[in-house]
Formats: sequence, structure tokens, C-alpha cells
Amino acid sequence: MASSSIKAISTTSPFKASSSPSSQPPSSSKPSLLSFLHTSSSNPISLKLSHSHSHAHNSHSHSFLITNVLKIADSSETSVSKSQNLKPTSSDSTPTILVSEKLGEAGLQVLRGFGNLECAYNLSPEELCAKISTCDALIVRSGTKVTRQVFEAAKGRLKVVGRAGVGIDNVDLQAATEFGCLVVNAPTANTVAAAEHGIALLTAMSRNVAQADASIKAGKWLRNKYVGVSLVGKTLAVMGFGKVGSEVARRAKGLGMNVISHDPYAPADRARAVGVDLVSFEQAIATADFISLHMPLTPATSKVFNDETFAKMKKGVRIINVARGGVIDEDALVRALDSGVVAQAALDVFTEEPPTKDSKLVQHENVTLTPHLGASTKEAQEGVAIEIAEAVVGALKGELSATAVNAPMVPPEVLSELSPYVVLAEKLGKLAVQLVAGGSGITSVRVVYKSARDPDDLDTRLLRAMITKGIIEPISASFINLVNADFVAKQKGLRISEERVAVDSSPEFPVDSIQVQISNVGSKFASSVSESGSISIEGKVKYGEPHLTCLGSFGVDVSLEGNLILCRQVDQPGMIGQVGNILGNDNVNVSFMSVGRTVQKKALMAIGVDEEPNKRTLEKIGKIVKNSANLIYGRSEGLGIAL
Ligand SMILES: NC(=O)C1=CN([C@@H]2O[C@H](COP(=O)(O)OP(=O)(O)OC[C@H]3O[C@@H](n4cnc5c(N)ncnc54)[C@H](O)[C@@H]3O)[C@@H](O)[C@H]2O)C=CC1
Ligand SMILES: O=C(O)C(=O)COP(=O)(O)O
Repeated sequence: MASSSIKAISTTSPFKASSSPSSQPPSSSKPSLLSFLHTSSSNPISLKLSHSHSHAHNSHSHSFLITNVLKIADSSETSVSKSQNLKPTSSDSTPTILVSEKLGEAGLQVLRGFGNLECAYNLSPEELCAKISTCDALIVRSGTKVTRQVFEAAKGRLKVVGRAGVGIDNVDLQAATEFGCLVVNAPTANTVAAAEHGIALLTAMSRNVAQADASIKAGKWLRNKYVGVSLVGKTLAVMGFGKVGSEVARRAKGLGMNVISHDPYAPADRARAVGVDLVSFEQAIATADFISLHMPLTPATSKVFNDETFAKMKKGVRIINVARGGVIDEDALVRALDSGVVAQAALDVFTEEPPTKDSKLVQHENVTLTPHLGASTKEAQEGVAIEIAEAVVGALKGELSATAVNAPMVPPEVLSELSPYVVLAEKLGKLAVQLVAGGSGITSVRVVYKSARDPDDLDTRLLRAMITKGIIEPISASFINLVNADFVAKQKGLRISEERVAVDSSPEFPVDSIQVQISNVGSKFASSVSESGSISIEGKVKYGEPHLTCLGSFGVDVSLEGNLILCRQVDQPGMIGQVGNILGNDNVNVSFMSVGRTVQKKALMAIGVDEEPNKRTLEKIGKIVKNSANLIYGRSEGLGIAL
């Protein structure tokens, strides 16, 4: 973040007292994925204080800070962020789910039972953009292009895109991530259908079924023309040994074929278990009689079958593509077919769908075509529809989806265990950023997790995302969630480093404490600065609630719920009494007090108050602090609450 990027709303203070009431629910409520995806922090930090560790009121305030009532905004970033990822407009009504392509009835029923369902097929890109800002979820198949323009047009409302199938190359994942929109797919229900279609094309092509059928219908009887080739004993190269590829391999083995496969990421033992050898790309294409494509379309696989690679194939090779048209350079394929290098091709997928009728590829007599039917069996479509409907409904309800494509996967049991720490992480982030003096640019955040667990047994991605959310959301218009936290942090130049420290506590709990340090910034509250010069706060989960346990060099124990007043104090009698009187006279109930001391006999007082003190009350407290002869950090910006 550039140093000028955090600006104060107020001209007199980098922080401004917010007039909005604290209304956030207690943190002990169990967070769901939705809270990581769509909780907008439009409210300032809400830290309801409780009880514990009360101390006598006989100390004195110096610099102090009210955490809850501060709200900072970053006017310079607002315009940038608005074009990136808007905080969603609140819609607590029934969610609207738009289905833009035909989906199995069983899935539609699941969706109807949950939200307002709108099925609108064959929308133009403009029509989709016009509709999308009223939708919380969009379900597509391969025919809808979910572009950046769609996410922009959604104006922050679209929470989840469900791809009723495997390939998500028609969804702009980068844009989805930037806008904090979760993308889920249905990766398993159509595997068998696609594999069966691959085998159907393989056998149909090798025996000229489609061409022979067309010729009979044209009144011809061409028994000599349509002599086929046998499959038994032939070598099939399966390119991509994933779900579909491995099922194709299994079936091809049953047909008596010798199956090899190329997949740089597949484990060799999984292939060997099916009797398939994994080989290099070169070896696969040079030895195969048949090549069946089953890899995803990615920048690395785009047009991987081109003039150069066709030239390395065995003359007379036959190619089946049930994956994505874009993995083949279609013009090069026509040339290879014309020269006889490729004897036949069977294609279910095309670079542009539908392909133009007069394309040379479509019209080539050695090419067998189907209109992207790989997933189109009754069984697969029912399965995919249920799979995607449940994933979308789950995401809208805030549950974790096992098929999220652009969010870190956190298994439900891990999520449940981490829940209170997730709340703590966000609150620490929010508190830490409020301690930064206006005009400081935050670039470097260090997070230290103290834990008795093995490093492998602690997944911190969620915690890091929530700390990022806590830090960034209060200072920008950006809407941050689990999906886009890392992206937005990077975009803002915020470097978040993590460290694990082993402690000798109970491994029953995933985390003992979380420390957030912000370095190279000025502090609004000097007591929050540790000896290393960084703003440093540490918290723990106690009885299921987030607690602040360390601020700068001071040990405290403050429940991070409600409103919090932090006072630096020295040995000057009467100060706490005065502060207490002011709060009491203004009907602000002090719920607890915690005092932390250092060896230098400096102390820090944390006062929990039930009600949010108003500006006048804060001004009165501010005067007491300012008038104190013992101000250690006598900077007015430390008293931002009163300004
Ligand atoms: N025509 C249709 O209706 C259907 C098409 N598909 C397509 O089939 C393809 C495979 O789907 P699944 O098997 O479910 O996906 P998958 O993710 O299970 O398998 C893809 C495999 O490709 C491998 N791979 C990645 N890069 C590769 C490369 N450069 N070279 C070789 N292998 C590479 C991966 O390691 C993975 O094992 C996808 O493109 C999908 O969109 C899937 C279902 C239906
Ligand atoms: O699942 C896939 O990747 C497919 O290609 C299936 O596409 P479809 O849902 O039939 O448009």
C-alpha cells in the first residue's frame, strides 16, 4: 500500500468517530463459509466486552483509544476498489438463482426449495449482464460465457457461480476471484458419460458408423468404402489421466487395446493399477494408433496439438477429442487430415461452439462430429444438476463446498475446529488496523501462530484470509472474503508473512495464540508498539470467545466483544475514577477493566463498556487525558476518539 493510501476522513484526525451503532452479533456465533464469503464489515469493529480480570480503578490514563467507535476510510482507494470488488448490497431476502442453461429437474427442485429460481436460456451477453445484478447465484453449463463484464454488472450481488459440469474455462476465474465470487463445479457426475462418449466416438470412428449411416440415408450401399480398422491390439494414448481419462483407459483395456497415457501430474501407481504406463508427451504421440484427449483447456494445453506435434505422430493416427476444442489447432488438424498424417478425427468439442457450418473441419469426410454431447446422458444430467444445486445452495447457506474452484478448501471438520479462531483472526486484524496512525502506509504484516500442533496439522489459510479481511475492509471499499483476500492484499501491496511458533500447550486446540504485527507504520496508540517498533497485538480464544491478551509490551485480558477503551496510565491517583465518573454520568456502563503492567511500572488499562460512548463523552475523557501532567505519548492523534 502506498504510504498515502490510508487517508483520514477527518482533516483533524486520521480516524473519525463513527455514528453508526454497534450491531454486530456476538462473535461466539459459529461462523460459516458465508461469513468468510459475504460478511460485509460495514459496521465498525464491534467488541462487546465481558467481565473477567477486573482490577481496581486507581490508576491514571494518558493516551487512550476507543476501538469500536473508530472508523477509517480510504477515500483514495475507494474509486480503485469500486471497480474491483464492491461490498455487496445487503439483501436479506430470499436469494435469487438464475439458471442460464438446461438443468436436470431434480436439481431445479433443490433450487426451488431454497430460493427464487429463474430459468432463462439462450440469453445474449447483454441480457445476462442486465439480469445479473438481481441474482445471488448463477448456474451455467458450457454454453454461457461468464466474463468479467458479467461480474462487473453484478454490482457485488453475485455470490456464487455454479458450473453444472467439469470444465470451467467458460468462467473468468480471475475476475470471479477479484470480485469475491465463489465458483463451484460438479466434477464427478458426468465422468462416466464423458468416458462412454469417448468410447462411442472411438468405436464409431474406427468403423465409419456416422458416414455409413449418412450414406444409406442418401440411398447408397457402400460396403467397400467403409471398411474400418480394428481396435484390438492397437495402442491408445490417453492424454490426461484424470477422472474421464482413467475411465476411458479402463474401458479401452476391455476392448483389448494397449493403453498408454501422458499426464504430467498423475501418479504413476494409479495408472499402473489400471495396467497403463505413463509416458512422455513425445512418446505418447509417436507410438499411438489412437490418441484420446482428456486434459483441461489451460494456457499450457491450448493448441498443444498443432502442425509441429501432428508431424511427430504416426502416419494414419486417429484422434478423439471429448475434452475441449481449444487444445487442438483446428486449422492444423485440417492440414494433417488432408495430408493423411491424421487418418480420422472424432470431435465432440470445438474452439468456437457451435462451429460454423462451412468450416473445413466440420465438412471433412474423415471427421465424425457430435455437438458437445459428452455429458449428455439422462443419468449424468440428473447427477450433475443435483451436484451443482446442492453445491450452490450450500454456498449460499454458508457451508463449505467440496467443489469450490477458486477458494481454499477447508474440510468441514477443520472449519468447525477453527471457527472461534477465525473470529479472533478477523477481530485482531480490525483492531490492529485501528491502531495505525493516519497517513501511515501499511505494507507489511506479520502473523505469528503459537501452536502445540505439528505444522502439517494446522491449516492457516482461513486465518490469514480473515486477518487480511479485518485489516483491509475497514480502510477501503473493497469487499474481502476468503475467495479474494490474498488477491486484494497483493493488489494493495500488503505483504502478509506467517510464522509458526511451537509451544508446549495442549495440541487439542489448533492454536494457542495469534499475534498480528504491523511494521513500518506510525501508531495511533503508542502503547501498542512493541520493543521491536511494530504495532503488535496478540489474542487467544478463551471459553470460545476471542480475547486480546497482549498489546505492545503489555499483557492484558480483554474479551474482544463490544466497545473497548484502552488507556495508558502511570502512577497518578484519581484518573480512573474520573474516567469512570464520566462514563457513569453519561450512562455508559463499565463492564470490566483489565490492567497490564510492564516491569518499568508502566501500565495499560482496558475498559470494557456496554454502550458505545458518544462523542461528547469521548471529548470529556479526551480532556482529562490531555490535561494530564504525565502524558507519556501526548500526541493528539492518540486521542482520535475525541476529534
Ligand atoms: N465433452 C464433454 O461433455 C465433457 C468434457 N469434459 C472435459 O474433459 C476433460 C477432463 O475432465 P476430467 O477428467 O473430469 O478432469 P480431471 O481434472 O479429472 O482430469 C484432467 C487431467 O488432465 C491432466 N492434465 C493437466 N494438464 C495436462 C497436460 N498438459 N497434459 C496431459 N494431462 C494434463 C491433469 O493432471 C488431470 O489428471 C476436461 O477438459 C473437461 O472439461 C468433461 C466432461 C464432459
Ligand atoms: O463438464 C464438462 O466439462 C462438459 O464439457 C459438459 O458440458 P455441458 O454441461 O454439457 O455443456
